[in-house]
Parts: sequence; C-alpha cells; structure tokens
Amino acid sequence: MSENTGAVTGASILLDEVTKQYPGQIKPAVGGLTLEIPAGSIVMFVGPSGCGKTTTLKMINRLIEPTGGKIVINGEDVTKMDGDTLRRRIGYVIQAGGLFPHMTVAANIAIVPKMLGWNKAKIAARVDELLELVSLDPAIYRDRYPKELSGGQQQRVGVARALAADPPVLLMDEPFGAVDPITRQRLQDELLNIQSEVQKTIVMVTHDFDEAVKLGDWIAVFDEGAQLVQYDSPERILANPANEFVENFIGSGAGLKQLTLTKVHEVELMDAVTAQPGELASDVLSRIQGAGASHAVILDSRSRPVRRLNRRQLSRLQLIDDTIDESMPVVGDRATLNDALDTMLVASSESAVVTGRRDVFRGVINVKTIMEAIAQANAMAEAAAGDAPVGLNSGAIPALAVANAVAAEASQSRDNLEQPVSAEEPR
Ligand SMILES: Nc1ncnc2c1ncn2[C@@H]1O[C@H](COP(=O)(O)OP(=O)(O)OP(=O)(O)O)[C@@H](O)[C@H]1O
Repeated sequence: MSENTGAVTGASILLDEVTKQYPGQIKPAVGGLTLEIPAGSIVMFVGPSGCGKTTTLKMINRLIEPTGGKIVINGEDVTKMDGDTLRRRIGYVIQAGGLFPHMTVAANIAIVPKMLGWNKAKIAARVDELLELVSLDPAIYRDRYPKELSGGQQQRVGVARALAADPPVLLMDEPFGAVDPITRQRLQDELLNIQSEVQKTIVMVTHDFDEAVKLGDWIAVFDEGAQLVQYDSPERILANPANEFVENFIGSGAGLKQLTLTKVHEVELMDAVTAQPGELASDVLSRIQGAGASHAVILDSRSRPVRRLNRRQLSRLQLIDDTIDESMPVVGDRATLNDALDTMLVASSESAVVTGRRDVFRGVINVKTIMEAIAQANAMAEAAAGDAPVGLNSGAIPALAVANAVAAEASQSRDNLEQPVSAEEPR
C-alpha cells in the first residue's frame, strides 16, 4: 500500500460502463464495467487467467479500443481523443520492461520526451534524474544496452521510461512477473518508495494476490468477463472476502497474509551496534558485549550495511576490513513483514538488517518482532470480521451494493481514503 507523503500528481480515472466485445467472440471480454480509480492511488487488478484484466487495463490508454462506454481521465472524456496523444500522457510498463534492445538505456528512457520535442539538455537531465529515482547509477547505466542488464535492472529502466514525461497515470501489466522472488520484492519496495515521491495514479495487473495486498490501496477482484466481484481495500478484502470465489482467490493462510499488510518500517526496529572498516575488532567486541548484542553491523562510508560479525568472528579479527558479505540478510524498510520473514528463512537467520532510502542502515528486525505482529494481525482480522458488510456474497455483480455498503462503513475506516465507486451491469 502506498503512503501519501508527496503531492498527488496523479489523475482520477473513470471507466464508465465500458465494454469490449472482440469480433467473433460470443461473450464480451469486458461487459459494462464501471470503475472509479481515485487520483494518486494504486489500484490492483486480480482475477483468473482470461478474465479480462489486461483488456480492461489497455482500454485505459486505448491500446485496445472499447466497443462501448466511456473512459474519463481527470474529468475529460478521452474515448474519442487521438490515441497517440493520449498514450503520451499515460506511462505504460510491461513484463521485462519491454525495452528496445538496439537502444541504450538513455535512448529508451528518452523516447517520449523526444517525441514531445524536449531539447537535448533537458532530456539528458531527466534521464539521469529518473535513473537515480529507480536506484541505478546514471554514470554506470545510461550508455548500456538492455542485454547488459539483469532482469530487475531492465524492469527499473522500464519504470523510468514510463515516468519520463511525468505522466499522471501509470499502467503496469504484470511488471514484476518475470523476475525472481527476491528481485520482485525489491522492485515492489522501490515502486512504493517512488510512489511516495511521485503520487501517480497507478493501475496494475497481477497474478499474485500477495503483490496486490502489498502494493494496492484498492484491489479489484474480477471473474470472467471482467465481472467485478469485489473492489475494496486489501484489509477489508482479507477480513471480509465478498464470497467464496474471493476466498478461494485469496488462498489459504489469510491470517498470515495479514503480514503482507504490515511494512517493516511500521514495527519497532532494534538498535544495533555498528562499526566501520578500519576499527579495531577488540573495541567493537567490547561494544557489543556492553550492549548485550550478538552481532555488530559493519557500515561503509555511506552508512550502507556491508556485513555482520558475531562475537566469535570479532574475537578472531584484528582490524575490521572492508569485506562485503553478499549473503547477509537485508530487507528494505518498505518490505512487508512477510518479505522480512522470507529473507530470514532463506538466510537461516533469526534476524535481518533493515535499510531505508538509498540502502542506508536503519536497524535490525528479528523473528520475535514478526511473531508479535502475527498475533496482533490475527486479533485485528478477527475483530474486523465482526463488522462484515451485509450482502457481499451474492453472485453476479452486487458491486454497487457492495460499494454502497462499504461506503457507509468507510467513515470508520482506518485510512481516510475515499471508497472508490464500482459497478457493473449484470451479464
Ligand atoms: N485480440 C483478441 N481477440 C479475441 N479475443 C481476445 C483478444 N484478446 C483477448 N481476448 C479474449 O478476451 C478475454 C480476456 O482476455 P485478457 O487478456 O484481457 O484476460 P486477462 O485477465 O488479462 O488474462 P491473463 O491473466 O491470462 O493475462 C479472454 O477470453 C481472451 O481470450
């Protein structure tokens, strides 16, 4: 879930009774969908394969033309607007970044600014600014070609490219589907960091419900024909799935999934003894003995953790050197407690080092903190289940009823975001 720290630059989007009937198909892929996407929020589309998520997403930038209904962005009906002009105002990110292989990173990012006629100096400055934003050092990466980058780096460039002309809306079609789980977790954390700065309106298709819970301010759960089954906050969907379909979609361990709702920076981190290369190991050892700690965290000159040393390791050393331990469990403070637990399990460690913006050391998180949070989340989920809104479990599109029921409840909601309106015609 994103945090509203920056000024909202995103635009509201309204899908008004939108339909897509592909030629030769009996049923519409999307049938009369009404969906309000609030400015500055992240809305996640989830649902089974072929249910129409991508079709719905691509109708927003009219890569797919609707056969009925209207698309309204910031109050402006864009359904009849020139498609190319519209797409320059909407960032679009696909799996693996979708970069042009024969163009450098800088040239890929510069595509839309060039089309918009920006001058060279402005484009070069923007490319560097965006590479910094997605945590890639411009001096190292701007002249590289996509094949010289890892999957995660390509995806970062894809995000930078989509943000190039500062569009109010970002559409993302399974952007993190092709990367390994640890890279995916980092990219998700980074997206949340970026969103806290840029406050765009982001619509993302995902197959991964955990990803939807982690990133979404609102989750739209679709069934076949883009039939909207539930549209609500991650908390309320987990606590009160609208029906069995949503329950099945959430999968087992809904209680544990509540861990996905809590971010590392929301729990109290432990302080740790830190040291720098060049210090005497015996000094550091006496500091951790004094503090009753088991490890010292070694930081580089930019306060980034590079290694952990326990008492035994310290007792064998003279000077702390600048060795980097790639296997040290590290988790970003935007990561979820679920991610933190995974990181610890992979490293067979009871704790992980926590970093903030630009990988600066923030503290340490341990299994005990996470266990306490599980207990708390379970208690909260049970309490929330008591207020289940009425009428959520009927079949075809009770969405407006759902929206109304939840809107009544929204005033009591923990977050102050407005409940988005959602409705769809019965097929
Ligand atoms: N160009 C097309 N022509 C005809 N039918 C199409 C076309 N594109 C999609 N469809 C059909 O429309 C329905 C919705 O497809 P869509 O790709 O939007 O679903 P999705 O939920 O994004 O699926 P997935 O999760 O598998 O990507 C499917 O039945 C699909 O077969």
